[in-house]
Amino acid sequence: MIGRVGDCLKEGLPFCIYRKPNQSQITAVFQLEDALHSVVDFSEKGFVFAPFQFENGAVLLKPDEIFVTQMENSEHSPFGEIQLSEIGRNDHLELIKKGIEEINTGRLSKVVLSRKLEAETKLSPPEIFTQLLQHYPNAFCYLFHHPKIGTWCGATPETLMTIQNREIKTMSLAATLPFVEGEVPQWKEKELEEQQMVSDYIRERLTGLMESLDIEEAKSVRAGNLWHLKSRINGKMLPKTSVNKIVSLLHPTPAVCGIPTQKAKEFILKHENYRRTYYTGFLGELNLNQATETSLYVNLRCMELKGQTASIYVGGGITKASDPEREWVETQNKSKTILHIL
Ligand SMILES: C=C(O[C@@H]1C=C(C(=O)O)C=C[C@H]1O)C(=O)O
Repeated sequence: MIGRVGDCLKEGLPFCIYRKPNQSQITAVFQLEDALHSVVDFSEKGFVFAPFQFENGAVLLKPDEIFVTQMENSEHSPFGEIQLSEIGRNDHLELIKKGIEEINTGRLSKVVLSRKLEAETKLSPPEIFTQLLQHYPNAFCYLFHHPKIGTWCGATPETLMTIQNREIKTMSLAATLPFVEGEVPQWKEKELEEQQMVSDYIRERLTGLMESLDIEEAKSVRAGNLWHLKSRINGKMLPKTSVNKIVSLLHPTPAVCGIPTQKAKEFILKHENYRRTYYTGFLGELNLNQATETSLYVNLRCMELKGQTASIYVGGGITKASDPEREWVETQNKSKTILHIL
């Protein structure tokens, strides 16, 4: 299957190859022509790749051929230390300060601010994907290609939603600390509050569309070299509730945008020093196996590949309690998820 993926990259044919969190099954969806199709109302069947600015349209890969295989377990060596570049530090610190100023005016309570960094790699996209699979077993790992969109890959810890029949599972994921072997993360008020804001937002958005909704207590979860706080959210949709409605209400969550959503989004578009495109968008299966089964993941810990250059995207949630220097270090730590692989 990996060989076929290499051929598609050479021939410019669209595909996505992926593995869901904690599973050994790898799936590849191939579209046999290079047309750019779009999602209209989420009743379609295929693989969706949506940008942060969802209003710009989400790409739909038509599932002309689907292949499934089991992952081979191979030995992988632990990561060594990597040298991080300080390029972009001042711009990012300025951006964070602007975000905090905006929060202090009372117009925003949270905003997620991000940046892009570049690295060179000698690995091919399929080799990078194979490395991601081996190193990040509890992430959604993928490699996506469309000749009219580009080549993206990543290992994301965040589920936007999975739906089977009317049962919906989502999560509230926020707050970051570095993983240290043998130590339990010590969360402070700032982080607990930041994660609670995401849970409250999801509850508010979904109430009225659900027969039931249960938000679990936040727990520490590991994502590579990092810890996050995560609450699992389970619900049952009312019969009249559509996937389209849920997606438009949840995306972009305050885990990747902010509160209130529209004002945070305007701030991001005005002040970030680049365009996010597909970073903090979402991707995944749409009615692929069964007509009522969907699983979508938030596009985090990801990169865009162009020749030997990888553009890596990283961000973090800013609240009134944020410290610019610590936020910079957090994006540096997040970049390691990808840099370790390259
Ligand atoms: C925005 C990112 O991650 C999000 C922001 C987090 C934070 O602010 O601590 C944690 C997990 C994600 O919800 C990213 O990885 O780029």
